[in-house]
Amino acid sequence: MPQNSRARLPRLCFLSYRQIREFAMPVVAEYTGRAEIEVVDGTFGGALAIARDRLERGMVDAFVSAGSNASILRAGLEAPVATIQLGGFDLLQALIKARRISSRVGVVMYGQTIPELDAVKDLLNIEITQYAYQTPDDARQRFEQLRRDGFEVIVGSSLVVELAEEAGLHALLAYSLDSIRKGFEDAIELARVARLEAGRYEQLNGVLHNLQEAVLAVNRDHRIIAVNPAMQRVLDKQRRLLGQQLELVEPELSLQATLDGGAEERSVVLRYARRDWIANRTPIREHGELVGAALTLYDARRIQEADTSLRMQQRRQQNSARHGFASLIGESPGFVRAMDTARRYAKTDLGVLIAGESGVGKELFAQAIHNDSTRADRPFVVVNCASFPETLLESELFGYEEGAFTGSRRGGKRGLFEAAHTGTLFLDEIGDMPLSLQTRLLRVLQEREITRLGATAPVPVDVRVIAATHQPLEEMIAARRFRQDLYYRVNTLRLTVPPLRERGQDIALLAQAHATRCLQRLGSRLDAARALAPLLPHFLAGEWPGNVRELENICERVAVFLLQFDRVEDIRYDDLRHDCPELFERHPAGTPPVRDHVLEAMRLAGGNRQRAARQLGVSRSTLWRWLRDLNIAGERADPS
Ligand SMILES: Nc1ncnc2c1ncn2[C@@H]1O[C@H](COP(=O)(O)OP(=O)(O)OP(=O)(O)O)[C@@H](O)[C@H]1O
Repeated sequence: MPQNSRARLPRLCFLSYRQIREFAMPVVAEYTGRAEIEVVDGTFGGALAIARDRLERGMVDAFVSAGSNASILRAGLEAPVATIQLGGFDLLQALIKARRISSRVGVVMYGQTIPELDAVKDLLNIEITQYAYQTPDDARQRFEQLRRDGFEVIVGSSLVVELAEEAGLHALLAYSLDSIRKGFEDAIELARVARLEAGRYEQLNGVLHNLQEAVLAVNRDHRIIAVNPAMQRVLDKQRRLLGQQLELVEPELSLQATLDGGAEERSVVLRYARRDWIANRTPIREHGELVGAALTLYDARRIQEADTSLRMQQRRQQNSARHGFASLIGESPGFVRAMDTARRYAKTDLGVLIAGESGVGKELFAQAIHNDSTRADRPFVVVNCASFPETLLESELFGYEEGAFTGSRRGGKRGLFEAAHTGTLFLDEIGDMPLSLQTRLLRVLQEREITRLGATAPVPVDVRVIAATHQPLEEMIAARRFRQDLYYRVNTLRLTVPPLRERGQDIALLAQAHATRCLQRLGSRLDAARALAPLLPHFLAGEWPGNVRELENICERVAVFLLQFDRVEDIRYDDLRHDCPELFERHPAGTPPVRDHVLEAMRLAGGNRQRAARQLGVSRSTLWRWLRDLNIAGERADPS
């Protein structure tokens, strides 16, 4: 709609015979302030052609016309037409005038005869003969008949008046200026409503026009009543589609079933024009009655792309690998070897099994491999198999359909395998996976598709699995606690990250790097390397059962201790024995600390396992295992 259309006057086209036009000119003059009025003479077919021309050129909002012209315009145009109606008084006035000329009056009107004239006849004491006509020929014949019968005065529509005048008879137009006024009032109102509708239609059309989805709609007769540019491109048809029968244009896209059954079909996969589409077929109802149907086609590739970017967006939020090889600190020969191996593995797309004690950096290696692989900008999803009870782990990994079990979420839930689609799934502590789930996992790895709990159809997934274990899987196989076939699957490439106690030179590096980071974060200006130097022998003497995580934990406590000193020279190292006794008395590698130690940590952390694990310098899963082994955890394993 043009911008100033609201302010613009309604545009009317007054289409009439010359006689009525001449008669109506005073009214036209009255209305020029309220409407732009084009006055055109035209009759029957000619009038229709003129009207169509005006409409096509967008020059008119509503037409005003009388008698036969009005009927023809109404039948032939999809535009508002106001009819100048013949009022009862109009005809009476004309008859009174006619009586002054002759007592025999002929009346010829378009449409139907007027029965009430019989009563008027007696009242006015005149002879009235009336005819109705449908076509100009008809009118002419009726008029000739009256002339032959000796009528000298004729009352009627403008066509009849014209004929009478040509024949030299008296003629009176059966309309009054008031009925003309009424016609113009109606036309202005019709134009206003038409403008409102046109505005709404244009808005809707604008939306349809800009939709990426291809949309078309048909009416009950299968004729296309709306088609957007996207659909026009899909159909690849140059010709005009509006008004065509969909069945003939494109039988493959038929909406027959929707129009017959009135049922809606959503997300149907359709192969058309050598492409896959997701189609929706929807019935269109007006006041509950089926009046047509709509077809929407979404390009399946676009949906896949959107799905990927959605997954990537989610990945950015929660499933991301922050670290690359550059974040890995270590120069000891065993560590450098592991780095080189991992770098080579990153160049492949094969499964990797990372072995190593808790806290050695297995997850960090997995992130680095992912970030150095072709899947780098895809999701990296972590699942710790030791942190979930069996049933929960199953639904976490594979997801579930709505209603799969009591308490399942509405709409179901996507599993971590699906979340990791096109990326990497890091299965930490795979040795803790229950046997039944190992079987399911093996099937997924072999078939590369998952079936959500409660679902029937599998969904293909493209996931690289990197697994990690601190347990000797070979021994577990012998004890029948780990499936041998799954072991071969996940152990395609193997990486062993050595424990910290075997990486003497890395201990100092890591301690310094981490203490520096902590001090900076805490706002201290102390030189971390100098401040830490006197402590290094203690660091190096440690067994580090919790490996790098434990070392990080102790560094944090040391940093908090150092915070009170502004200068290295002022540091009272002896006081640290109180704040950080672990640095001075170490427990043997791999064995859990005594039960009381764990209980105390849990108590101090207010039962929060994450905090307690941090306090103890072990991972959450290690703490979980300790709690289980020391029979502290009770029955329920809480993943929080
Ligand atoms: N070489 C390293 N350089 C820097 N930081 C490291 C290194 N190795 C481990 N870390 C840090 O140590 C902590 C533990 O690492 P990570 O979680 O990767 O160990 P993990 O072997 O996966 O442990 P778990 O088996 O208990 O899950 C993390 O904060 C990690 O950033």
